[in-house]
Amino acid sequence: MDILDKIKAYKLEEVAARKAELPLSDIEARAAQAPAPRGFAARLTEAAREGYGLIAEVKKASPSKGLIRADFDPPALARAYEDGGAACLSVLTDAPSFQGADEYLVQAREATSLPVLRKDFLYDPWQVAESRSLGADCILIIMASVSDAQARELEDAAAAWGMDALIEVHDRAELERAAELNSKMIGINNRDLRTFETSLDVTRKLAKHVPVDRMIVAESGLSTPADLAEVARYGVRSFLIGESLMRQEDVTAATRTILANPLTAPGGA
Ligand SMILES: O=C(O)c1ccccc1NCC(=O)[C@H](O)[C@H](O)COP(=O)(O)O
Repeated sequence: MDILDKIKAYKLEEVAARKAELPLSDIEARAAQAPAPRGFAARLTEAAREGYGLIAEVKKASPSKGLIRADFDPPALARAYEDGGAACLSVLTDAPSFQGADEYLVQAREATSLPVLRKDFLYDPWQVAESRSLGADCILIIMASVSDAQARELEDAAAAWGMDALIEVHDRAELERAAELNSKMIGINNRDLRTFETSLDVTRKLAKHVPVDRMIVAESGLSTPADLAEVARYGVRSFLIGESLMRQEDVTAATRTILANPLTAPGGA
């Protein structure tokens, strides 16, 4: 059993327990009271047109790296990212593998004006309503971990709540499945979530096969302006970065540095 299977197994148990506590109608009532979605895809597209669109991740720990940042203050980190020029935030809410928490998303969003992606492992429309109840503006759908029917159900639920969905792929087969969905944002994860092997070659190989009406987000393993310039050469203008920024003492300065001097490319996003 690899890490993705393990996460899926405990996540399904976690969701079942949460649903028993709070049935769908109750979580939907909470979601209906949440502050309006901030337009995640629109904000990212606009930033990518002007330079690079950065989704900056609030990430304390990970299965591949263990503890990444001991001094972990989600609202302060969110503000630092906003001051540094990030277009959007990603906040890990999974506790067992990432030391995340739902409250971190709420706190990070309240501390900034940025749209927020809930970075978690979603299988059930109940979790989409839960994400909205926390204030999330976007959800993640990992094609390696869901069926086509589940992916469709999750993106439909997100759309019904006025949220966007980032569809994550790691190989050609997943990309072909993602292309059948409606969501406009395709995340190419450079990390193989089953082996942790990470290479920008994944984006190089897949980017050219992404339908032209989709926006590509390169995810994972990006740590220098040169990495962004390399990926920009494959036609990518938007990036999801966690670890390399989380390891910096001055997160605002590091964010500014990585976004400085974007490779100019015709066509924007
Ligand atoms: O980061 C991990 O080790 C990981 C392991 C298993 C499933 C998901 C995992 N990460 C989620 C992500 O996709 C990354 O947090 C995100 O792309 C940022 O990556 P990085 O900049 O390399 O922290």
